Amino acid sequence: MTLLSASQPPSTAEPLAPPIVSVQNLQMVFQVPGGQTVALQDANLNIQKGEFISLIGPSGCGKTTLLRLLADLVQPTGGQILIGGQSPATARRERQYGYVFQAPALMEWRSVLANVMLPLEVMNVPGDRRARAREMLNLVGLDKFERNYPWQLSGGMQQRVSIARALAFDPPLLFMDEPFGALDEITREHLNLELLRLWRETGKTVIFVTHSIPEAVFLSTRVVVMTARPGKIEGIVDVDLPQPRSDDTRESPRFFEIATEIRELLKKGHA
Ligand SMILES: Nc1ncnc2c1ncn2[C@@H]1O[C@H](COP(=O)(O)OP(=O)(O)OP(=O)(O)O)[C@@H](O)[C@H]1O
Repeated sequence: MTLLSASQPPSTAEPLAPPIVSVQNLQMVFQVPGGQTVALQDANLNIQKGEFISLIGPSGCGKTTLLRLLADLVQPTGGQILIGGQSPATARRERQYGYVFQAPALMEWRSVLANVMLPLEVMNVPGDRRARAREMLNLVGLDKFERNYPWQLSGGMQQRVSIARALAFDPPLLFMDEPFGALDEITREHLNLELLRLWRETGKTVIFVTHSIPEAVFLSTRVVVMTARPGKIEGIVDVDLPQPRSDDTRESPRFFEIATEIRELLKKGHA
């Protein structure tokens, strides 16, 4: 018989699976003319599979740097990152993530379908690339536009094409750097709903950079609030709003409470 100590009550909770993203004591110092820029200091973060995480913080606090470190686009000056238990370099080689930039960065001379097929062509992925690209366009609701060219689409539609392109390899992780920042409010709200539908349907883990508190609250399961430079994590806010989210979510009292909590943390980080 096993005796349980009084200080350790038996737990009925399921043990947590290993995180899909683990960031430990991460530090990023850039050498710049005349000195150094500390972009990130002592960042610690574990993300579970299927979460929707937003990173929010003042301009220059290191949000993009954190995403670029996860994506193996820059190398940290300290600390450790594991993606699915592997180094970011291995995760990159194994196409564990798709990356969506603030600007859609589409090839103007290629059709919508050809843009989504491009990464599959570049990596010489075997199989029916056209069918795969069509599947992704269907997922973002643009299957009727596969023959169009980027300049024939609105800004929001172009960003949907870039999301389809990022999903071409069917990666478990999606990194998104302010993808809707340049869009008008109504288009942005519509794309927020579309993104949540896609997230639910695919079970991806999303890490999303934004400057907008309402956008972060609406989309996320947790919001990571960062301080002004040198960027640190000021706090992590659980967003316990029910799923699936809808336009009504934005009107609920709890939505405003969470937004206020994030605003207070941002103010604290600015002080
Ligand atoms: N390659 C680089 N070389 C030198 N400094 C850099 C480099 N990349 C980023 N920085 C600096 O690191 C800091 C963090 O930049 P980063 O782009 O990560 O901030 P951010 O929070 O994403 O900002 P924003 O919200 O304005 O996009 C900034 O001071 C920036 O100038």
